[in-house]
Amino acid sequence: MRYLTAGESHGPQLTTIIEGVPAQFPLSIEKLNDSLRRRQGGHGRGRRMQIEKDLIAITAGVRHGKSLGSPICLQVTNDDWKHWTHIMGVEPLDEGMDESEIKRQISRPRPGHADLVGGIKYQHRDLRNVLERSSARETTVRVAAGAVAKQLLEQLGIQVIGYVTTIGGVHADRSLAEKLTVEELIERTSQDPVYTADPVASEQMVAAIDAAKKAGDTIGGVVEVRVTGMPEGVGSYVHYDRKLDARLAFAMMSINAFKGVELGLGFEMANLPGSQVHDQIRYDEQHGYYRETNRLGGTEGGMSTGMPIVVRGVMKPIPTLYKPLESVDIETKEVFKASIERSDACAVPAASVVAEHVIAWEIAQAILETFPSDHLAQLQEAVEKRRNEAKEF
Ligand SMILES: Cc1cc2nc3c(=O)[nH]c(=O)nc-3n(C[C@H](O)[C@H](O)[C@H](O)COP(=O)(O)O)c2cc1C
Ligand SMILES: C=C(O[C@@H]1CC(C(=O)O)=C[C@@H](OP(=O)(O)O)[C@H]1O)C(=O)O
Repeated sequence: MRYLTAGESHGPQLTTIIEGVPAQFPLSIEKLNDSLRRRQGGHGRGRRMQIEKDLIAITAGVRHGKSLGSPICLQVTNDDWKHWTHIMGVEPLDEGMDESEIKRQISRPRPGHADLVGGIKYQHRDLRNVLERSSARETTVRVAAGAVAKQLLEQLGIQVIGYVTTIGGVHADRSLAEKLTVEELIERTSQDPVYTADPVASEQMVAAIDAAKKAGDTIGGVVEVRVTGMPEGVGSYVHYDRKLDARLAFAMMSINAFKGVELGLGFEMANLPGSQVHDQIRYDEQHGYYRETNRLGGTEGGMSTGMPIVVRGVMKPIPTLYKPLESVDIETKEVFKASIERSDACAVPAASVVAEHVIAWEIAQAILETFPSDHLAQLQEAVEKRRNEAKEF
């Protein structure tokens, strides 16, 4: 299974084409739209999210609510597009329109965004040509593709949920999330303004976002994704590019503004002896093999152990600041202090939804590489067979 995305932040639409989805699997458009709605939310988002009402149009690959096995095309319209047709260069200027204003090029790169290096690399002197595509607006259709993967995983008894554990130095009590089932976690985090499972920390996070916004600044944080119901042996130790943990790290790091990834105890492992890191192996007839603890976060040797996969990613503070940072105008080479019109003060909650979906995608892709999957029943049977084989091993 693979996918491509296309689309600019203020272009007419965003598109993804997904190839390799098994046939005969029911796809709910309501669930796809629910994922998009969650990505738009969370305390700290800017004005753009009030303009957009992200909704999916399925334009290929599905008939009577079921996948055909052919490529699936998903599209999301940018509602803001209608205000940008002149700036994006698709409509001639109206009579009396000020050309210099409409064609104004962006020559002032923002520190921490793709503007300057993207301009140098592709020889764009109008940095809008860079920022239109480097914008995290693109994560809309990455979430759409991941939402297809999530529905496929659901059919195999696998659930994926993402939530926030840290914002701006405020840490949620992670043991609260650990105590909950996936259903409870979904329920709890979906009612929380910053998508945590800890109401006390949540209040402090909201205050931290408001304080940063007031100061013209931005803050980052950490998101956690948990995958339950994994069959054993997804991914492989035999070749570097088939290692599941490596692929999860790649997926997490590919999200805009993500700068670090860890599984299980993660970086904390550096401070602990092996006896407090490795998970002891147990067996009983009902469960088969299991680990007493889950400090490694669900993989050994690049393969799923059957324990929940727990992966975290850190998001840096958003680079566009109301409080100006210094940069250099590429036309005049003069130092300027950047000021902006609109931006998110904190998008960590939204990013937890993106993380959930890119991880779901990666898990689904590795599963389809492991088991025969022309159609859903064949895949379900193969996954069940692996679960039984693992128990009887
Ligand atoms: C959900 C989400 C929303 C974001 N919103 C903004 C934003 O409003 N303004 C901004 O400058 N960056 C925003 N970013 C971050 C930039 O897209 C990102 O920093 C940029 O693409 C440069 O990539 P890098 O930070 O990975 O180097 C957002 C990221 C995510 C995941
Ligand atoms: C549009 C989204 O996020 C955008 C991500 C983003 C960036 O630079 O990454 C910058 C802002 O875009 P603009 O200033 O063009 O409105 C955010 O609103 C979205 O998440 O759907």
